[in-house]
Amino acid sequence: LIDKNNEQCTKDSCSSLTSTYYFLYDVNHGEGFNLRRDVYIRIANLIHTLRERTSLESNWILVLPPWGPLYHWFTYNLPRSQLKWSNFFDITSLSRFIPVIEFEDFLHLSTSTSMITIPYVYTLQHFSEGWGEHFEEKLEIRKCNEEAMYKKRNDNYYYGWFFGYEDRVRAKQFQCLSAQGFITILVDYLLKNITWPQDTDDKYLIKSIMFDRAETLLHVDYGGYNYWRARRSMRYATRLIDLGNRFRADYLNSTDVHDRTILIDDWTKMKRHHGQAIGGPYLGIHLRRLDYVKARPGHVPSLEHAARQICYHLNRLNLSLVFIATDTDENEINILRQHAYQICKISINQIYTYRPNETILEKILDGGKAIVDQWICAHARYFIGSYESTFSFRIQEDREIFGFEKDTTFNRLCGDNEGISCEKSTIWSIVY
Ligand SMILES: C[C@@H]1O[C@H](OP(=O)(O)OP(=O)(O)OC[C@H]2O[C@@H](n3cnc4c(=O)[nH]c(N)nc43)[C@H](O)[C@@H]2O)[C@@H](O)[C@H](O)[C@@H]1O
Repeated sequence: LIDKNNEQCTKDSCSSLTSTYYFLYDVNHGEGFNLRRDVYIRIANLIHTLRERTSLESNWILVLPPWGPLYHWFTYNLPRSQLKWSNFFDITSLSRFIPVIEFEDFLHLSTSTSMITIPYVYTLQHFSEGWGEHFEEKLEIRKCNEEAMYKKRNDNYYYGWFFGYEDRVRAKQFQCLSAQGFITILVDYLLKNITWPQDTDDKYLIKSIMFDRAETLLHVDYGGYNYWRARRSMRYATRLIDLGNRFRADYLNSTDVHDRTILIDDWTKMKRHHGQAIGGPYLGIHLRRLDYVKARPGHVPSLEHAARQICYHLNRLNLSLVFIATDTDENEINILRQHAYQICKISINQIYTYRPNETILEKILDGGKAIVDQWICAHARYFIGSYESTFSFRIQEDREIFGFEKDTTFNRLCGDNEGISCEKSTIWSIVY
């Protein structure tokens, strides 16, 4: 018999072949979609390292944290939480880097449909005394800096948010863990400090561990080989790709054959050189507005200055179409269109945005719309992003994967006082 933890069991005892363990994480609730994608890459590398270190005795699987509710997803009449990753990403592709399962499938591992127990839950936090004089990696169980996110109830278990499954998931132990350093510091911690309950009378317990506030720890090798492998594994859900491709073909004269952006299904078999992709005949812009206008004053252009830059680049690149991915509404884009018309006589219908109708939005949700926007920008002949926006960074990475020339990718809109050719974005080149 093989039980749920992949142990070989006779009538009287279980002996571990390779035991299966589940790793869960969550991120600070205020963080946006693409910052969360960045944290996924950190965690995927942690699991990758953990699996390398323990391949003989354990099988570590990542449980994907359900999406939402996210602050920036404003369509309140649509489902906004407990969203599966398969809404947005291709799970088969993710699994080519590390094994992953959806949270819902994790819940089904319990013998009960109403309860599952995670033996250990930690909230990561910074050391309250700060970084100190020298950077050093360290971990220590400490008093929680803020009010504890998981609370003990009368049954001696801890309960908390757990992605909105507050009464369905519980923790046997909860502690705050002050952490400083790279995400893989957790590997040693896990291997040295965690002992798994053997004879447990809790039949809902699954060998698993969860770290909340996972953004506290740093990338282990930002921009390195395994960073890019994890990133390349983040292929989008097919229906989002199809929507983006249809929009490119219908409005922007853009197809993969002409643009030289054909993807191979299995990312592990795909390798592109810079310059192989040429992209569709349009300028791709990521115009981040809303909270960014206040959060990044000085680097976020006024609509007029954005229009000026669009005109400048259209003229320079001999292009006539523009696609704008943006979090702002059509009113602001219309103002930008009017400025662009006044500055360079580009007509209103040469500047496109992706605004799916209600039926499509109901299917793809705000997160899907964001990915379609990114997908279209990723195929542009020339891309200009927004200063320090992770939304723009993910587009730049997709363009590296396609094999665009770097100078068509690492560009950003300049603030009003920065002129038209301000300092570019940092270049993070793909590594194979
Ligand atoms: C102020 C900081 O901003 C950081 O945002 P930043 O890196 O741009 O990027 P994100 O982490 O993706 O968060 C911004 C969110 O705003 C929406 N959004 C922004 N631009 C677009 C767009 O062009 N099209 C569509 N459809 N949606 C857009 C989208 O929901 C996206 O996830 C956050 O990660 C931080 O948590 C923090 O809030």
